[in-house]
Amino acid sequence: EQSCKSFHAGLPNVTILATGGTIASRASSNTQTTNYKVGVGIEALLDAVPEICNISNVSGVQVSNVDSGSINSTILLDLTARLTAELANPSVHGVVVTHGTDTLEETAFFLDLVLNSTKPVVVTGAMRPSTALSADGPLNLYQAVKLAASKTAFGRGVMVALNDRIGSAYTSTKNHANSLDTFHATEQGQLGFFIDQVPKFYYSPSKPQNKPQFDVSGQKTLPHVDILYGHQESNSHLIQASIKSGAKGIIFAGVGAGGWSIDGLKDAQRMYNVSGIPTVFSRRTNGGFAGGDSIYSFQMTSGFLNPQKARIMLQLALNAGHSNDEIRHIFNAQ
Ligand SMILES: NC(=O)C[C@H](N)C(=O)O
Repeated sequence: EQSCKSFHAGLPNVTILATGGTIASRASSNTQTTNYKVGVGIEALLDAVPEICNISNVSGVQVSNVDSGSINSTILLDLTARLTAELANPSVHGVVVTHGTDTLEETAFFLDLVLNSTKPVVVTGAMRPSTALSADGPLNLYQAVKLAASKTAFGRGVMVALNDRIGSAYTSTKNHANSLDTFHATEQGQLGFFIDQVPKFYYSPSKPQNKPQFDVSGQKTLPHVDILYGHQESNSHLIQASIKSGAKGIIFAGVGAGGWSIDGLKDAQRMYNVSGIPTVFSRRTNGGFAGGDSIYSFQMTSGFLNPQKARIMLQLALNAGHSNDEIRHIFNAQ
């Protein structure tokens, strides 16, 4: 654990849980912005932004130090347990999670569905490694702490803060593989913006429609759910392979608004008749709604949830022991 050198009783207490990602990465020169390596610890992250200690009493904890492609359910559940404990501590004002941006939206969405607190939880990261000219990590971290320490941030669900923008974890998606300005929610928009590092919210706190709440306390694993990617001539054997390897549910990143080939759908219906595992159709398209009438009774659709968020939702719904009808109900409301 890492803390500010001195404690100021008048400042809010903020905990930073560090998990890795580009914000915690190092390259061999200051112009290198690809092929860098994760491995910078929480201590160095805080050392890079000593100003954080002027706005809050920070304590930093290293939860993992991996690229976010390697975040798994063990880390997610550990992170949830630590967050739950921090949020239950009356002296903690808010919590920041530092994370790789590649799967940041999955972790943020997961946390939004399982945490039960009005205190601010802010997930942040960076698109440039810590060694880069104009590295974005330090200011993103400063703004995230400022947000977690802010009185105006209560009751807004888990937030995603990068590149001056504040988004909802429920709706934010990484839109660009390289650009600093990558997190947006095309349909639902942003919650706010930082002006001179002060969070300015556009609206009063509100909750996404039909957001379910799940309890994962004491949980050590989550159900295995795969995503199959739609394309012309998609290989329906992959459905079989997925079920064989233990999948308890499948998300289809469908073409258009959740489409699939006619042969693939017939195969999927046959597999469903045997396995009964829920199959949810989302879309490979970057934005939009997957839903509407289907001639196939087994098909569920993800609404506005993209495949990676639909996967998290299905894992949590299965974990809660919901029946397929209940799961359909959850997805129909999204
Ligand atoms: N910008 C990033 O953080 C990307 C990094 N590969 C990750 O851990 O997700």
